[in-house]
Amino acid sequence: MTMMSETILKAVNVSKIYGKSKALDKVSLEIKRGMIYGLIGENGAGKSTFMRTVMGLITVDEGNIELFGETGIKGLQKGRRRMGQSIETPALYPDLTARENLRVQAANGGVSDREIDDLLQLMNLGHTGKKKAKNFSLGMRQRLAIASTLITNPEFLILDEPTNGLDPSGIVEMREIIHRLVTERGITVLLSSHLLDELSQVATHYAILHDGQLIRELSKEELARETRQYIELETTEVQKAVAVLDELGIKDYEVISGSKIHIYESLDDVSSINRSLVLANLKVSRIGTTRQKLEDYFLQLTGGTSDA
Ligand SMILES: Nc1ncnc2c1ncn2[C@@H]1O[C@H](COP(=O)(O)OP(=O)(O)OP(=O)(O)O)[C@@H](O)[C@H]1O
Repeated sequence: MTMMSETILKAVNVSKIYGKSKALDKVSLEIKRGMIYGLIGENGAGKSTFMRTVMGLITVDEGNIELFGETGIKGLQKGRRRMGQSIETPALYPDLTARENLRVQAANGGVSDREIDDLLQLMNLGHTGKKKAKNFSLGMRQRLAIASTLITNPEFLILDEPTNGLDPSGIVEMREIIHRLVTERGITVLLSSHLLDELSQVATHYAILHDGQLIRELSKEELARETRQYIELETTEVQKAVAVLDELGIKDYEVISGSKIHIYESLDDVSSINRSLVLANLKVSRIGTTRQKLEDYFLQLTGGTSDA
């Protein structure tokens, strides 16, 4: 088995019901080692509930969870020891520095000062020196919280809305740090956001949650492809149109349906492509460039307005 194919988390038909409402409705997903898996959904979609079931903070009503290939009460207990999380924020001591906070967290773990220094560096907290946690910015506090979960050396980290409330530079910094967790420490990450945009540059895989249901799972490449700018061509004669595109030397296109083609290159040449098609006696019912913003794409998937 190669590293990348090892399944870290597998959820099958996980449901959680509160009264009459289904916070989670048969959610199935699989996270493999090395993935940065982004759970996207507006407030109330079920992101936190899902993360809590994985952490064992709440029980599932239906379905099954497997961690590191193990399931059942004992198996999951074992698996959860290999995880870290930011759902339940660890107690940060306001009057202690970042280093002192980590020392306290590490007190019963036999963690060396060297390791604590490494963690501070990793989390961009190496420069905080004598500054007390109570004087930290939100981003610094969040990074310190993540640092303290890393003390136990988790292989799998769950981060609930790690970019929530951060300013743009804080968001960029958090993204860089999450990348580092994966590249430098080999940690697999599950994280959530109510904004697809916020995770768009960090996650390798996405799952869109809506009303407790997982409505779409897609890779970074698929997302890029689906939200990329393209020329949309509608014609009843797709075969002929393909021949014309080939003749024009256009290679990056996709036949979407019997009447629709998406062209991902030559975006500035719409009128000359149109001319060639017409010259070949094709009926073009529509041709034009489309660009979908990530949030529009998200709204289209979830079908409506978002309160995000
Ligand atoms: N303990 C609870 N009791 C009753 N209903 C709950 C409970 N926890 C969550 N819910 C409901 O379950 C649904 C999913 O909530 P959840 O917190 O998982 O959403 P979320 O996607 O994480 O949103 P947010 O970003 O607001 O945390 C919501 O309708 C919420 O009201």
